Amino acid sequence: MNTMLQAARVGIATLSFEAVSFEHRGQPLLAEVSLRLEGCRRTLVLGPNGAGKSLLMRLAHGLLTPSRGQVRWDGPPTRQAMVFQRPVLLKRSARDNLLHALAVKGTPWRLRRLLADGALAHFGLADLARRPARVLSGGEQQRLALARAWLLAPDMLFLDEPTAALDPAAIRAVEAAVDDFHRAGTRILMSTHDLHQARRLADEVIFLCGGRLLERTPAERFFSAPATPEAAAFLRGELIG
Ligand SMILES: Nc1ncnc2c1ncn2[C@@H]1O[C@H](COP(=O)(O)OP(=O)(O)OP(=O)(O)O)[C@@H](O)[C@H]1O
Repeated sequence: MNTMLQAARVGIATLSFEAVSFEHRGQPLLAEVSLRLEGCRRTLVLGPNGAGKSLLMRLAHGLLTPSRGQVRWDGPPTRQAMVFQRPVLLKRSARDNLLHALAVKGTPWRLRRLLADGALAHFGLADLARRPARVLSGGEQQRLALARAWLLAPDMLFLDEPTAALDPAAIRAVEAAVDDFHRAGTRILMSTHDLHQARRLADEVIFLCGGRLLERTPAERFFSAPATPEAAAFLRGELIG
């Protein structure tokens, strides 16, 4: 689908966190995180509630500014998109949400309808094209947010607990979409509390706890032999943080 949109990717800029800290009213919420993301892997961000997963992604996407340290992109200009637990949609129809995103992207108007309808069909939303986006169910809204991200053809996609409130079928649809992005060469950074989902999707895991990055490990190793006692306890379902 939409290979035209995805074809031109030529290597994604490296994203570096250099000793990044984020504080609020003097309280450290993320401490001295250093990290480099290259290539187009699927990196899952795991950790207990309040670990700093959302903060990490918002800093990476440029929605927040570090209190100290630097977030850097090195390489060609990077198209980014972010999908949140609760999608942010315009008070317009599902189709108009997509047409608007294409207009902002600068897509020639003759192509917009074709691309929007292709994305609606691919994400199972063709019958809902004219329905106001904000009355769609949670799962439908999330598919619409993914369709919109797809049309932006991002080099890097951030997903912050995108399946937290969804039923099993909707979760499968989101995971299939993540596969689509991955196959199209998009780098994925995604947080989840669903360890089964993390096993299904992850190439590697970043583990945060108490605002510190404790591990970055290939997925298989993380789940079979985590390097830190905190991650081992987390995987056993113990309360940590
Ligand atoms: N913009 C902000 N200003 C002040 N404090 C914040 C801000 N964003 C997050 N926090 C605090 O920082 C800590 C980490 O929040 P964050 O949302 O990153 O955690 P999380 O790992 O995503 O948690 P959860 O799994 O519960 O969603 C929390 O204690 C939260 O209250």
